[in-house]
Amino acid sequence: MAGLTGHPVLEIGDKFEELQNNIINNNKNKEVIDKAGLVLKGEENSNNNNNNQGGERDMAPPTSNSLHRSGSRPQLDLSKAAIQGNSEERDPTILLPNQSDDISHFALDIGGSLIKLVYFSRHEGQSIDDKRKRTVKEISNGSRRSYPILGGRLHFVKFETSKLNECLDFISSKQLHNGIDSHYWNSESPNKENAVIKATGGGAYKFADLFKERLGVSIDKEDEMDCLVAGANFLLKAIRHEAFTHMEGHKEFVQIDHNDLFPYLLVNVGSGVSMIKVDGDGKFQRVSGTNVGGGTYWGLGRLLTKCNSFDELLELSQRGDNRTIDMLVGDIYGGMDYSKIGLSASTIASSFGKAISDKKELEDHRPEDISLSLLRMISYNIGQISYLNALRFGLKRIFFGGFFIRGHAYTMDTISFAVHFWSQGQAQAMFLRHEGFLGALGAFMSYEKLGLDDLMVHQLVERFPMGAPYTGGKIHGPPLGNLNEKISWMEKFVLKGTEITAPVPMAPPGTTGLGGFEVPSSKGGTLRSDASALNVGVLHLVPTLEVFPLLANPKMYEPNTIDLSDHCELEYWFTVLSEHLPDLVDKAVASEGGTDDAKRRGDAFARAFSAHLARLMEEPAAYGKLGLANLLELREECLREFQFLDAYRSIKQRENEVSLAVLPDLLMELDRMDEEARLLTLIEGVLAANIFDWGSRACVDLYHKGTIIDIYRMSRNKMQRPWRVDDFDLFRERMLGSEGKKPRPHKRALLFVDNSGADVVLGMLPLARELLRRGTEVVLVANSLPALNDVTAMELPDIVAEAAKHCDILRRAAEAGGLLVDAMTNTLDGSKENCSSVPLMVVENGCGSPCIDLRQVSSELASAAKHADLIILEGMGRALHTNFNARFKCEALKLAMVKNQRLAEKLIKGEIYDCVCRYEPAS
Ligand SMILES: CC(C)(COP(=O)(O)O)[C@@H](O)C(=O)NCCC(=O)O
Ligand SMILES: [Mn+2]
Repeated sequence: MAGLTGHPVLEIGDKFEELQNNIINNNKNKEVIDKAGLVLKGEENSNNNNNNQGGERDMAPPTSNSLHRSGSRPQLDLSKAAIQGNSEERDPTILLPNQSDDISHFALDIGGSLIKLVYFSRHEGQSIDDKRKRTVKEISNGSRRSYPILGGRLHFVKFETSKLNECLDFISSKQLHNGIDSHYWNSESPNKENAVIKATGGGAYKFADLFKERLGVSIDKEDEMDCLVAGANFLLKAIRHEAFTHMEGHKEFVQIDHNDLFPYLLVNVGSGVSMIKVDGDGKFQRVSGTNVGGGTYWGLGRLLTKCNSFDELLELSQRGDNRTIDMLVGDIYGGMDYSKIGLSASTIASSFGKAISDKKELEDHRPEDISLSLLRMISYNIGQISYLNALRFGLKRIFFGGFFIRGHAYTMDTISFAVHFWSQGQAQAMFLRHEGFLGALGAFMSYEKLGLDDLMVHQLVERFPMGAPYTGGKIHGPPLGNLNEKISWMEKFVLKGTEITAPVPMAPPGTTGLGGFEVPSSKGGTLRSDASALNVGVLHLVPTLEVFPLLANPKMYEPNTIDLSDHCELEYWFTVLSEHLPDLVDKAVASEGGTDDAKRRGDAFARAFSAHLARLMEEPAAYGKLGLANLLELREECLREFQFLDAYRSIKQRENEVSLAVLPDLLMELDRMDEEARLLTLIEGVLAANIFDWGSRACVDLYHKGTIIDIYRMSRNKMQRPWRVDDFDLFRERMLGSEGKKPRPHKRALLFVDNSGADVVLGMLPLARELLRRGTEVVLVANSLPALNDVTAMELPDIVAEAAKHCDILRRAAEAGGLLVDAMTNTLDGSKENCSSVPLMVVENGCGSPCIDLRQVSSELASAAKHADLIILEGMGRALHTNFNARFKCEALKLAMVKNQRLAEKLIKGEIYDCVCRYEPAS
């Protein structure tokens, strides 16, 4: 029979053909083949037409479907609480409290104009029959892992103080006050009548009676300064992209070294301004302040412009031109600079100075100009006083927070300019993404036994729910109870939010005209009506996440290879993702049976994801530093939010079945080869099979044009060495040695697997088998949650079990690793010799994305990594989009086929379908 490629090896293609021919003659086979979907083209069409609605569900593997997981890493672990075993142990296992429902908790900062509410929710994890549990036990060598007390989500919402009732309604409909479980949160208040909530800000005093009356809770008043500092310290230590600079419309996140955080100056710009020198946790001194703050802007602004809200006033400033009202150096010096003392003609000499000399009355001035002039006056003043105080105490860093800033680009630029100007570039203003929530967060942290302050940056994952692009944390109406309400909300808001659902043409960051007199332009023509959209997400607290211990330099590690701060790059990837959306929605809807409900959810998903894309187009750094991996993960999260738990479920299963059917022949062919030819064939196999990728536009087109066999044939044809990046000879030497010298085999290899079907079954499993044969323990590392057609850790044991039916090496290793409990009787050679075998194991990686950020992996992966001396990263997402430049403490092999023309050009100066085989010794 002719091989697939004319290559001397591998005749799997013939097997495919044989199977296909059998369809015609053999009914039994027909069923298998149809189900396995050899001819995908036809099947896809039928899916799109929703002809096989029931079938989609029926074919679903029971495991992934039975998972009750809402969308995020946190779902990995959250368990009941109680110290288990000896509490004197260094790291005792602490299970979470023994409640069956969500536990909620909240704290408030009730300011003069806004109420900021931080609340916590925790969903109990479902007990899942996870076949990998034994594996995990094996890997961690029986040592128990420790769980900090807290695991759940922190939500940030805000209300206008004048609408206090909305806030009370929100608390009451979410039952936040009833979630204050006294025995857990406050041991001194044993029953609900004595429930106490923490609050700061003047309203904590003013509205205490109202809270008692409406909710039956007492307010425990926390000191405002204490809260501000506690909140700021927590954010700066625990959130990776919390602080940023903002100069001339350009936002840049600042990596804060936790060990070098103190001292700093915290400037909280509320109605008034406080300047606090912070020396440590709970160590601070209010060193200065100014009465000219947010209240001044709003108060004077209202009187002068008749604006109805702070946001309206801010919005006016966007269209203002302060030259008409401010007196400039040039006005005094006949259009000249006063260069002797370093003042340009455009410098403001006197805010509102022109108002004295002009004959104009208030009505003769444009409200827009007044607002801008006022904003510049107050912002410069705050910036200047802050800098002088920093200078006074020798402080390098100044962080600005408080609701005056409201993520408003121009305000931040103005403050930054003042700090830069007066310090002659020596000091830098920094801003905080959660600027308005410092106090509320601090109040929240003042509950005892929360354990929040112990959380590390890698244990927090920020997620942006569907409403984030529209509301930025502001509550409109009652909270959403269920999925249906969510969808309706989305449908309703689509109308309201049209200006951001349509992708906004990108312009390179504009200048705000600081130092000059151009009108502010950094936010484009108009500001959204909700100018205070802060885009703070929901913070997921996940105590089980860890930094991957084999990263050579975790502090310097940057997962993303593609820098989306490059404008062209950003535009390109946004277009790719937008264009892929209809196909993804089709798959998602089909995976849920194509019902009307599924279609409605599909629509809502598409809208929500498009809204995120549009928001990020408008402001790429809105959700923190943006990389391609974040976008791909956001898409998966969005699917999960609309309860598409596994959009490619049936496709994955079909491809697994087909691939498993041809695996025995592949293994036989491999076994006929000598070691060297086998190793090359195995690596070729991994690269060739990586083509089965439903996330790549090019590959999806291939799927529509041909059968798996066509694709596979094309792929193998491409396999001739040298590959575009080809370190195979180095790897072969490490594995097989040279000049007759046999190197020592690896002790343990971590194989980060990628796609289902041929990719894992015909690519990675045979490679795993080779390593096992050489005496290397193998840990298959797979996703915790589905993403595209990636195989998950839950699905792998069944696949391995199926493969093991045809292979003694895999069988024995899987048994040794606890993947197969019952010794199998129907093995190929029937041998049951009890030779000791190195284990094959499966661990979950802690993510639900096609990429992987190795700063946040599951504790079981971290644990498995401790003994590993080889890492194999496979696929575009894990080896190219992320980790291409990552360096490890042990050897690493990065294998991928590049299934995107642009990436091929950029990254490896090659073409689509070129391959990468990068081998790196330990760093
Ligand atoms: C989502 C993916 C990273 C998955 O690739 P994989 O990791 O499975 O090799 C990849 O399909 C991708 O980058 N897709 C978008 C680009 C495109 O459609 O060309
Ligand atoms: Mn993949």
